[in-house]
Amino acid sequence: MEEEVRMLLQDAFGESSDGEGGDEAQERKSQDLNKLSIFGEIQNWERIDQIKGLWLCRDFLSPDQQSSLLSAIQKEGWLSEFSGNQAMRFGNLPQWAIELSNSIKEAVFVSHYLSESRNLPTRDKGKEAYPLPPELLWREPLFDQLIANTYQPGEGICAHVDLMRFDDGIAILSLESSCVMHFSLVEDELSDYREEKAGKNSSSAKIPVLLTEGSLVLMWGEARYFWKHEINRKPGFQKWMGQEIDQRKRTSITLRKLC
Ligand SMILES: O=C(O)CCC(=O)C(=O)O
Ligand SMILES: [Fe+2]
Repeated sequence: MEEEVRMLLQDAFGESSDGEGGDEAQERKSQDLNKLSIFGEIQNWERIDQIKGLWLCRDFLSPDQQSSLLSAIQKEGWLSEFSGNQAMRFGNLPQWAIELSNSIKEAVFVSHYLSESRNLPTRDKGKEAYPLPPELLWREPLFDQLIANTYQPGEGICAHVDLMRFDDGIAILSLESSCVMHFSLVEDELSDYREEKAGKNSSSAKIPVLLTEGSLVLMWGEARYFWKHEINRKPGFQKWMGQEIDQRKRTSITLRKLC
């Protein structure tokens, strides 16, 4: 099966990409980053059942891949230079982000292929069977905006839906520390929807999702438009299976596409 998937990837994407320019350092950098490619590996995607369009790939990057990605990010100097904790890039993404975006495309492509070849029951055959539906997977570029965030222990992000100027299909990669991200349905005009989907009593329930280091979240459709996401790292909120999570500095990379 792995060989079959490798051939399939080569057909769809060609051999792993070369760096641009002949410069030696650039070439070395690009070789390192090729380690981000999933060639030869099959990743597991997990659908979060309560939230349509929310997918998690826990083993998206290996520890080695996480370290080389972190050093590429650090070389940008964004997060230390101004001692800021957020850096944004539009348009031409740095090489490492292009590689990351390609790896996401490959991993989703493989999952499409596998779900088709596995003859899933009909109820799973719709768009919802996919971490990204085909129309999002094949748009060009898949992503053209990136945010790198660093959070010190205790720091998080308030509940929000990402701005409407971003298209559907958002990816979040977690590095350096695990955290629990909570999802809650947006209020206002969605009360009917909420009653139908979640039941009256559980309407305000938050759904926790554990984002381990190296994991990738994909949100599209309902998960992107109807659910808020937040990370509360205040004491007492970062619990998983009854245990408080050991909090370290956390870095995340969010990839989106402008409308
Ligand atoms: O840091 C994260 O994991 C989430 C970031 C986020 O939700 C955002 O930038 O919109
Ligand atoms: Fe967000």
